[in-house]
Amino acid sequence: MKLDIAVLPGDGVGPEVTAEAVKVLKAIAIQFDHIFTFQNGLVGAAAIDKTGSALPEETLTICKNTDALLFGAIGTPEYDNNPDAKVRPEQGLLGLRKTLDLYANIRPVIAYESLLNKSPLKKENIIGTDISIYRELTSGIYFGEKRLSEDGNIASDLCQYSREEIERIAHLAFKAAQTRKRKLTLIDKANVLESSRLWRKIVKELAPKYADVTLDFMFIDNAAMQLIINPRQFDVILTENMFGDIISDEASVIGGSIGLLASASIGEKHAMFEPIHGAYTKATNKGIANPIASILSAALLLEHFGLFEEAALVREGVDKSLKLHITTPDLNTKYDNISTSKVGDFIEDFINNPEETNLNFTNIHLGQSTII
Ligand SMILES: NC(=O)C1=CN([C@@H]2O[C@H](COP(=O)(O)OP(=O)(O)OC[C@H]3O[C@@H](n4cnc5c(N)ncnc54)[C@H](O)[C@@H]3O)[C@@H](O)[C@H]2O)C=CC1
Ligand SMILES: CC(C)CC(=O)C(=O)O
Ligand SMILES: [Mg+2]
Repeated sequence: MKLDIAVLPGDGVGPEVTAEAVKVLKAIAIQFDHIFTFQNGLVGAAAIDKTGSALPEETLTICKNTDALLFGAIGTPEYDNNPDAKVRPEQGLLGLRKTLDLYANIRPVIAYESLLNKSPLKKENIIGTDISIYRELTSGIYFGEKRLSEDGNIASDLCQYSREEIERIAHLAFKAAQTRKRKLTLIDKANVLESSRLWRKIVKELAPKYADVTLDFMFIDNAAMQLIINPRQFDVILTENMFGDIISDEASVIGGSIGLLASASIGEKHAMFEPIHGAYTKATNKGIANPIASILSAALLLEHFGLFEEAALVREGVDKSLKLHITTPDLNTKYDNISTSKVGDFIEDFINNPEETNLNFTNIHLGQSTII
């Protein structure tokens, strides 16, 4: 298969983790005889520095004319700490999502067997967790009208949803539930918010079309607690933009690190693949950022194009790295010198030699010990 992939590394650790995902995709292309081409684009603060815009026209043109996008992260403390900045890195990411109409952000959350003791949550509470979060991505409060009074003392952000915006992602979430454990939980705040009441009404209306799916509803405050107490009760979670943003970072605690959580942002015409984490600025260029979220985002990209065997090999490599403690410090208590790029090297090597299960892995020198 021939795939043109736009790579948008962005800011902070974005370039480091994205480089590992590209490394893995290149290995897959060689192993399976595919032609993957990569074209880089500027986004976020990196783009503002060079062009004055967080989403330059040139980047947008690349993204509109590609098969898929691989996104890193955007954001810097300089902008985080300057509420008056009119041009902001986030405009790059939000602009891409809106312009390409990437309305469904799918965030899988899994408790890996080999990492159960890495989570601060009790092992017996999280074992077996397998959740798919469907987060609406192009509307709601992040995109509603923003107002600041002339005297600068009153501000508001509008949370607005239309029937069409709710229906299209709800259909996707119901269909996903049909292929899983057939349970869909709509998370909202329908006791307070008019927009949440519209979500409930529309999702209830669609339910009879998916009679094999059990639909339930949960308020976001309770859901935040239930996710920690008993995450296994969830199968597919459907929710609006901001609740989904927050609850998925919370859910990453189940897996042991946010550096593991990948996502796919899907629209009718375009698809972007991105870790759920941000620019993790204090880790920039230290080689400590976990690249697995980005590598698993590449696996989601492969699956999006029906390359299931290829994606399975990437996932196998990730599993192997976790089992053998070839992980960055966020997860590693055994070795203290496994860097971002060493994790990528290991998974690349695995893809090149999947049969070599003992992995006489010469690329990695673990201080005193070497894995044999
Ligand atoms: N998709 C995106 O591009 C996002 C961008 N941001 C931006 O990123 C910047 C930093 O935001 P924060 O709120 O600190 O969120 P963050 O996700 O960048 O970092 C929060 C914490 O998560 C952990 N973490 C994140 N990525 C990791 C990785 N790859 N490996 C290991 N640990 C990791 C670290 O402990 C870090 O302190 C801000 O400018 C923010 O606006 C935040 C979230 C998403
Ligand atoms: C700019 C933010 C909305 C990015 C973020 O936190 C996310 O999408 O998870
Ligand atoms: Mg977020």
